[in-house]
Amino acid sequence: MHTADLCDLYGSKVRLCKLKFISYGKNKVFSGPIHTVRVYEDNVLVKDAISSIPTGAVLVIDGGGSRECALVGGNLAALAEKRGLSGMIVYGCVRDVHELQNCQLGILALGACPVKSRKEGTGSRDVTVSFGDLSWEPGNYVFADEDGVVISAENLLDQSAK
Ligand SMILES: O=C([O-])CC(=O)C(=O)O
Repeated sequence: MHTADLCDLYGSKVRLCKLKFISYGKNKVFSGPIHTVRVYEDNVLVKDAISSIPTGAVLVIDGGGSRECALVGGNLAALAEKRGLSGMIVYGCVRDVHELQNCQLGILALGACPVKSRKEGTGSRDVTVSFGDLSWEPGNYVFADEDGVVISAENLLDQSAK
């Protein structure tokens, strides 16, 4: 089911992310339960989360919108693919774009930056984060495709299958 259909069918149950992302991963259509990290120009917790959240999940990374460095590159994207994550949404930047485009998951980010991030381990995990005029709560569901990104408290794809 496409995000447009979810918006038509579920109206106010669906909330729209008002930020425009660029798609870097191979999968343009992805969805799953939200897990979060909040970091600033430091990606240690991003790697921790990619290493431990469940298969099928979407990692939502609030990087404060920084364009000064990349929070995800080819190594972390390959790890996320290997672990079977559905996708990653980065409110910040990625790098190694030529590698990301071969990774079989969704990767959305504000842009790309060749500079690596710090390795200090600052930030928080599994907290509600805010960007794109939305609160991204762990356990809510996100649905992304070429039309945009929407979230819902429920897994609307399960419901539509009933
Ligand atoms: O390690 C980093 O900072 C991110 C990166 O370049 C990668 O995932 O390959």
